[in-house]
Amino acid sequence: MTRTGLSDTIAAIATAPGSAGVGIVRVSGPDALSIADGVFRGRGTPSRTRGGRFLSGALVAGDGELLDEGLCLVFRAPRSYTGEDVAELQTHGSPAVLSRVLSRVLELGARPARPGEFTLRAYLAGRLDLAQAEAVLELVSAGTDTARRQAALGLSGALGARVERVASHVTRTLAAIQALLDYPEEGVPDEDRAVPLAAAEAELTALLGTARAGQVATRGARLALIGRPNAGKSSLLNALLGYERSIVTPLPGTTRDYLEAQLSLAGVPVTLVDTAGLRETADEVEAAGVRQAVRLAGGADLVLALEDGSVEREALPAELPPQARVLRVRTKSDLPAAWTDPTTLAVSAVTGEGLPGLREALHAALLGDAARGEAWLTTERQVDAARRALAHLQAARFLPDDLAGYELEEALRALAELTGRDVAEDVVDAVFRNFCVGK
Ligand SMILES: Nc1nc2c(c(=O)[nH]1)N(C=O)[C@@H](CNc1ccc(C(=O)N[C@@H](CCC(=O)O)C(=O)O)cc1)CN2
Ligand SMILES: Nc1nc2c(ncn2[C@@H]2O[C@H](COP(=O)(O)OP(=O)(O)OP(=O)(O)O)[C@@H](O)[C@H]2O)c(=O)[nH]1
Ligand SMILES: [Mg+2]
Repeated sequence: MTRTGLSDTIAAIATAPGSAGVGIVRVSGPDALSIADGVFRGRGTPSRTRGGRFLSGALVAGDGELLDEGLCLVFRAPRSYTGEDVAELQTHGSPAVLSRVLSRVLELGARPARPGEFTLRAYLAGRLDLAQAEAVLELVSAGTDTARRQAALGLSGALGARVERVASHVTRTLAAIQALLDYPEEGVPDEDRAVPLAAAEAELTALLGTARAGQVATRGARLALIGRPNAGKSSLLNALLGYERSIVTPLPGTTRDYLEAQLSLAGVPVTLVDTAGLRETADEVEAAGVRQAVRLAGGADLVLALEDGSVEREALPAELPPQARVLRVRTKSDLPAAWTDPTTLAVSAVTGEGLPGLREALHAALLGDAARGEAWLTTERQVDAARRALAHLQAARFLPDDLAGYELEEALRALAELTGRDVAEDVVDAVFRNFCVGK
């Protein structure tokens, strides 16, 4: 997206395609209200109406043909979503009406808005920071209540405020260092340097801890069921789903190819992956399934490692990838226990015993203890900026004052990028490219 033409007047259908109760054509820019004059006929005239008012009347084509009855909402700069003059033409939610109204608006001199351009203008007008703009995008596409809650928090500016708290500690340290730089033999006292720096590091580390949870909440998680043949993987998958998705037999080696199924865990979208039981085998097909299982475990956000509680315990094979996070489960708890272990969760796919506890443990393992009511990092871009800021803070810790000052300035720059106060144009453009037209 180029930055040319940001001062012209843009228009788009702001509502979803298809029939609906109401539809909106949004027009923003210096000519928005005079363009509205040309398509809207009512008792008042949009360009002579105060901001914050609406008019009711008719939407008409260039030759005077009646297109629909509707409303015109008038916003005047800077009191609008974009910070510019805005006219909203609200019609009945008919794609045929909306496309004719939009054509007329374009005929009158507006140009079609690019994806995210209304929100880009709000950002450039300083009405939203970049993290808030990203939250708008997440809110529009939120598929779960957890994702919606985090997006709404981000939109409220809560993330920007958390980042500002970190930045203020760093700024304070930097000021103390700069004040003393002319007297290097003195050195900056700990309460002015080490203490605020530790506070900034702790805050930033906590914020980074929310990143995984944020991504899981918005994009969902992959959860692989792993274990020896007959451990009860397919049975547990079926029990969690509530229907028979995977074949279960008393024969070890039943599941060979992996299979996936979708599940919602308290609002978190989860892909469950059933895999072949891990064992040494001469069967080529089964061996391929075992290799696949190991690979799937490595790619999962969380591994459920199942062990049959009704037979003598056999250590899980060592090939479980170390990077995968593991939750241990003892299966078949309805049968007499051959062993117990307080670090495993006991469940029965047959009676359902232990399943509520397992669901809770999964939810906790996926979302971690990211505090409720606190803003999370939700995009890769935010995580990257926060990581770089933390690396600079950590580098500063053991450096002499003058060199530490440089690292702190870099940390501040990374934090400013996070909220979008100091960020390259191409990064901003990449954020808005993901928006839909009309947002
Ligand atoms: N019809 C409609 N609904 C919508 C939007 C919209 O643009 N149009 N929004 C957007 O997509 C969201 C709301 N966002 C908005 C945020 C600020 C302003 C605004 O004009 N604020 C002025 C105060 C106006 C007044 O109270 O007089 C301001 O802050 O100065 C408008 C919409 C959700 N619902
Ligand atoms: N009593 C009892 N039997 C179970 C339970 N879960 C599984 N089984 C039995 O254990 C056997 C193996 O179950 P599966 O779910 O096929 O085990 P799996 O881990 O998928 O096995 P493979 O696909 O061969 O690796 C079947 O006979 C199941 O009925 C349970 O909770 N209680
Ligand atoms: Mg199976």
